[in-house]
Amino acid sequence: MLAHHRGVFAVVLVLSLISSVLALAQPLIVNRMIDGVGEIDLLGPALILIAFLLATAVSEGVQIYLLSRTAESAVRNLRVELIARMLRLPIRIYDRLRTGDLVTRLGSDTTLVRSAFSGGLVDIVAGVVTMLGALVLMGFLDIVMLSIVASVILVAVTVVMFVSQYVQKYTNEVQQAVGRLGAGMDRALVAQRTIRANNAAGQVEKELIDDADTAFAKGRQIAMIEGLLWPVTDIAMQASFLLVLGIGGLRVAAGDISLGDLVSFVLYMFLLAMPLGQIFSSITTIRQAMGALQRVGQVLDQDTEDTEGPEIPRGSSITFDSVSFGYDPKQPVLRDASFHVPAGARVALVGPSGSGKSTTLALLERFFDPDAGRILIDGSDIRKHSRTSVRDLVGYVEQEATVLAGSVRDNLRLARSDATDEECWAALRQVNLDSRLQSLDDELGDRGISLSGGQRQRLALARMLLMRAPILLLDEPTSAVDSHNEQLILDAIKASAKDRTVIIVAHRLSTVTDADEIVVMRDGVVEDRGTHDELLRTSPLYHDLASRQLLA
Ligand SMILES: Nc1ncnc2c1ncn2[C@@H]1O[C@H](COP(=O)(O)OP(=O)(O)OP(=O)(O)O)[C@@H](O)[C@H]1O
Repeated sequence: MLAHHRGVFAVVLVLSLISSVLALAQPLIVNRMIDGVGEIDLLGPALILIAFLLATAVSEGVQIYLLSRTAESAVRNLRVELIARMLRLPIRIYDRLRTGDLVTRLGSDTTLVRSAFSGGLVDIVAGVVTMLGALVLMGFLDIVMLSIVASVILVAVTVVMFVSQYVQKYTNEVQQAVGRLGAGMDRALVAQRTIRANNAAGQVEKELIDDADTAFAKGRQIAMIEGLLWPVTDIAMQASFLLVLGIGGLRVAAGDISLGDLVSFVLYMFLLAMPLGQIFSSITTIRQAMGALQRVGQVLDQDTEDTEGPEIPRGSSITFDSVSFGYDPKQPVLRDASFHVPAGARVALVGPSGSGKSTTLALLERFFDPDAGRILIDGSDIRKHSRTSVRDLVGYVEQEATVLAGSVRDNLRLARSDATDEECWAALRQVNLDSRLQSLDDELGDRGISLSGGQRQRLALARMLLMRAPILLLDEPTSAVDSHNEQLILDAIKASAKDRTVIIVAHRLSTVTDADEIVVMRDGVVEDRGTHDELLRTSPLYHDLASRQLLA
């Protein structure tokens, strides 16, 4: 995480050596001044002392700036890595992970990591050389007093390290609860209308408050540990000073050491105590950061979706060759499915709900790969080619037409970032949405909330038309539109399908009676294939579906 900043660390190390030497020299100058009162001219040493004092302060300021800046940039890089990772996980993982929790890891967890830098690590790095130097010089001045100080500090450090490991554990638990809270709130905000309509705000609120309370309970335990650590470090510091002053006073009286030595020793203790006190008080922040870092690490450890592989040759005929697939391999959703769609054909997938139609489209997008069998585009196995290149060939409108917050233009340009305004308007015209919109800058609000369901569907279609992909996959593209717009959309699809291969999933059979071929699915199996008229004669399932819709 910090490996890229070796240059800065080298500069800081040099500065910290300089400031440490200057700081450590100060007690020696004081020592010389005290023991030399009446014997030497004090002005020279006093001026040197002031110069050293100023130089130390400036050098420390520069170190803190450099280290804090490095910390900020390290945390930024951590966030950049998280963003890249979160946007490229295999689709399967998004089905399992909760989005709100991911957002918490990016926001709240990385902020905790950042606070560890500003609240401790910087001072520790800057102070460590001074601490070591102070210890060595204290040893030279009086080994007996150093042993006493070192013993007290050792006991305090042991206690602090032992207790603080719980801070890390509890912080991880707090952040897990905060993650659950984020995920729950995210889910609740998306479903506000459903929650209101069911008068379920109280019930959802209770679940969210439970998570807030879990975070509170663990946070209270962290507060107790912080409360416990404070007296431990305080007593250790006070006791060291009192012991040094008491025993040091006796040793001065006995003539074992000079008064100057005792004053220097006490000054070195200050140099030791400042960074040490900082470490003690920031140890909880650092442990908290380590707890949060574990959660960030869990995301960074995930493998991203593999986008490597040779480009698939451009083509548009599609073959499903004995494809079997299950989201859970023990429960197959597609079983030995085979069908062929010639280039330029318009084929419909029909069948009862849950029969695997949307899954068939998802496999063509390589959101998932088959457990057995092959999917071929113009004879090339899509699994052997990069996902990016396969997706370039395929335009896809999902069942839940997705509209992102932002302008109409932003939404359309997801398909092709270089699409001109004229091209955007042409696509909107094709789906009869041009009269509804004033400008491509119209803002659509979160999840396209300012559009009706049918308008969202038409916008998603316009986006797909812009893409110029040779294969179009449409998952119930007219499920949310009125019959007037349904006809317009079907015409638009037909017009754009002239030189493209189209697979269209449809519940309303009237929209696909003129398809080149209709594939009838049941329980993941391709049960029948043929034109509308053929199937009415040969397929009992299709006949049944059609007669329910008054088509037979
Ligand atoms: N992401 C997923 N994770 C686990 N199971 C899934 C997932 N998506 C779909 N399924 C299951 O796979 C089966 C087939 O679903 P699919 O969405 O392909 O059916 P469908 O024919 O498109 O249904 P519908 O007509 O209702 O849209 C269903 O039993 C469904 O519960």
